Amino acid sequence: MQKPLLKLCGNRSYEDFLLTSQSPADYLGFIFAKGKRQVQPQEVKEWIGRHIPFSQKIVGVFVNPTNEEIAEVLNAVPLDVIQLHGNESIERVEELTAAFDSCFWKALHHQADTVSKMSAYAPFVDGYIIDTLIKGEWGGTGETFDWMSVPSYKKMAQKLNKICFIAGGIDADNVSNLLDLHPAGVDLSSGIEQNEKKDSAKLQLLIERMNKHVSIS
Ligand SMILES: O=C(O)c1ccccc1NCC(=O)[C@H](O)[C@H](O)COP(=O)(O)O
Repeated sequence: MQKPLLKLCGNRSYEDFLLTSQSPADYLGFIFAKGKRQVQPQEVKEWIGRHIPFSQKIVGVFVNPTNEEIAEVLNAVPLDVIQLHGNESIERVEELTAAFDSCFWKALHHQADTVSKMSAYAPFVDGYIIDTLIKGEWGGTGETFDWMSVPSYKKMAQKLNKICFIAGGIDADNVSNLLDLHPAGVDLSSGIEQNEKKDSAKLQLLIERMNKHVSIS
């Protein structure tokens, strides 16, 4: 089985970054939107500049950002990917992609029309994060959605030739069930946290279970 890409999101301290950057993750996410995991551009700049070698790509997560907000982060942090996790319209995403020469991912919350939204945003984005829809929240909820829909997300992403991550409530206990559906990418935050910090034991167990699943399937 092809190994899924792994994104570890919501790093909110140097200790979080140290832990996740020494893991086999492919992407590390930082939340620049308001909320309990929000980080400041200057602190992320300082953490990633501390000469600890790391191989992951850096993802900046935004919710309905202004151009100025993105520019401020890009001035400090060399983002590889800009993740739009709000309800940015197609027109707004088009504007942002014209303004910034960057890779863009659109987060879409799982609901009846999500597959058709993937198609509608396709001309402007490089990939998708499919996350759980929870009223009053944008992401990082620790809640799963009905994974029966994962194959249809995967199929549409393949048709569009885009990367597609599944997010929402993934942890070491349920990751094998998700991997049975062969997602191209897995994105998680709460599932490797304890007391609002990334947790080494939870992360290690997640990696072990992911590796075991890939080697036996
Ligand atoms: O994590 C947050 O606090 C957050 C806040 C606002 C917008 C997006 C946010 N997270 C985005 C992510 O990519 C998370 O990894 C994804 O939502 C999954 O989170 P979780 O259910 O905690 O694993």
